[in-house]
Amino acid sequence: WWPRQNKTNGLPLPPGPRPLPLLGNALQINVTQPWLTYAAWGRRYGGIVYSRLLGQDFIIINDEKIARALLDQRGAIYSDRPVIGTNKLFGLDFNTGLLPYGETWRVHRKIFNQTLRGEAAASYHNLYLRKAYDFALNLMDFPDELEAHVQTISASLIMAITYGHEAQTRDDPFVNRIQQVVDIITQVLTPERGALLMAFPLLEHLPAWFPGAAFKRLARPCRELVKEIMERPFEHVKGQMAQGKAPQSMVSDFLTQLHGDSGDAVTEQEQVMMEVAATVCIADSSQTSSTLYVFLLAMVLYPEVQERAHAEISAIVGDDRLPDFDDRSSLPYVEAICRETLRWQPVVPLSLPHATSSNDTYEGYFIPKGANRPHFVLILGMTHDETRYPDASSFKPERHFNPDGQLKDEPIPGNLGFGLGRRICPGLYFADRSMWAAVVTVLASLRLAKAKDPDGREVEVRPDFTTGLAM
Ligand code: HEM
Repeated sequence: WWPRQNKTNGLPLPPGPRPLPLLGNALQINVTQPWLTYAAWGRRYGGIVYSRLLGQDFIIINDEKIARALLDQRGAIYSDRPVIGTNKLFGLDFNTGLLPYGETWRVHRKIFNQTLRGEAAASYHNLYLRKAYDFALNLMDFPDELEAHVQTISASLIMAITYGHEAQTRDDPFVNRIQQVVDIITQVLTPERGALLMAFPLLEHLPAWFPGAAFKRLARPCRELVKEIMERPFEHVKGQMAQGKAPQSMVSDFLTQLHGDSGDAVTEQEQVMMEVAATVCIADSSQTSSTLYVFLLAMVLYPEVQERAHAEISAIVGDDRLPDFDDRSSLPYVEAICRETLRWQPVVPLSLPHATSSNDTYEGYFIPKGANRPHFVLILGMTHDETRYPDASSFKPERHFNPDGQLKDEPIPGNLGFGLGRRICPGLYFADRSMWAAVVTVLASLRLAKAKDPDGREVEVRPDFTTGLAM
């Protein structure tokens, strides 16, 4: 159907929708929720789909088996990222998630491993709980400011862990700055704009007044904010260390290890740590807060789930104290709620785009090499696979139990919500624990319900999702 075999070693490309000249499949894509189009293509064309967008090749993987075969087992080929000019323009090219597969990325991941691996993430248990209590109190005292509370819990937690900074429980200036960057990223760096820029790199160089280039107005403020987020807290920790009063944090631990060394190597390592720390702040505040929104939405839409969780917590913990991590293994239904939250509405539904470092063949299909040939792993397609998750669009924590009533043995690193392969989310242990603390504390202390209008009638909640941090 698509006469490109001369460029594909005589092999067919994976099946997919018929493209129009020049535009490719651009007009067929739901631009506000592209994952819905990709999921529909998956149902029609199968687990691996080929499409073209403005002259760029896109491969969409909808099937877990294929995703594991390519990303897990052929990680050396499938772990690159597409190069998009806006990353540099907006000062975000340092970000671990956007780095090409290579030495700098490896150094970043090594620091992530040292500072946020399983045991390190576990050492912050008291902090997760303390922030979760603040969150529940904020929700109770100021229920109308939900958005601010969700942003505050994730940003203040990560600030404490990264820099030892105790953010104010409301309206912290630093947390606000991170949020401003995330707002710009979600507004500007969408997958569709990425495709447009890969197709027409010239757009990057046009003045901001040019039609289609207005997004560039946000580039300078974004660069300035990112520089501030990167440098100010880092320098602050160094200053505290010089005075001998720095609290324990990722950055102070790292700098302590460098103590005694000097010269260019140290400057270089400090720069890398500065970049990793800023990545952590930006990555965490968007993904963890979005996951918490999904949880809160599910609890409002499914009050019976909330009731069952209340009953489980009351039976195990009683009503005189709040749950802590020692209770975790005795609260399987709460655990199932966390898993179902990640499955029901994965907050990175397209994962982050991967790119291939060399040509490949899969089941007789040709997979082209190249940084401008992104492939999306459609997490939503995999977590909504009806053969594995019947009635996938409903929130049902029970699906995570075996018929004998035992919670299924599904370790967190295998949770599709965190991606797979070599670029799997390095914050997953931290995210898992901080999310559990917030979920269990809210369930133990609050009852979430729909708002009421002045006549006492419930206000209907209509779930609506927007595109966000994907490229
Ligand atoms: C519930 C919260 C979170 C979810 C659902 C989530 C999900 C994801 C997903 C799906 C990816 C893409 C994986 C891929 O490319 O295949 C990713 C990448 C990443 N995440 Fe997370 N994440 C969460 C929290 C965090 C936190 C707390 C941090 C930092 C502390 C973090 C840091 C990163 C980084 C740095 C990457 C890029 C990795 C790379 O390119 O090598 N994430 N995350």
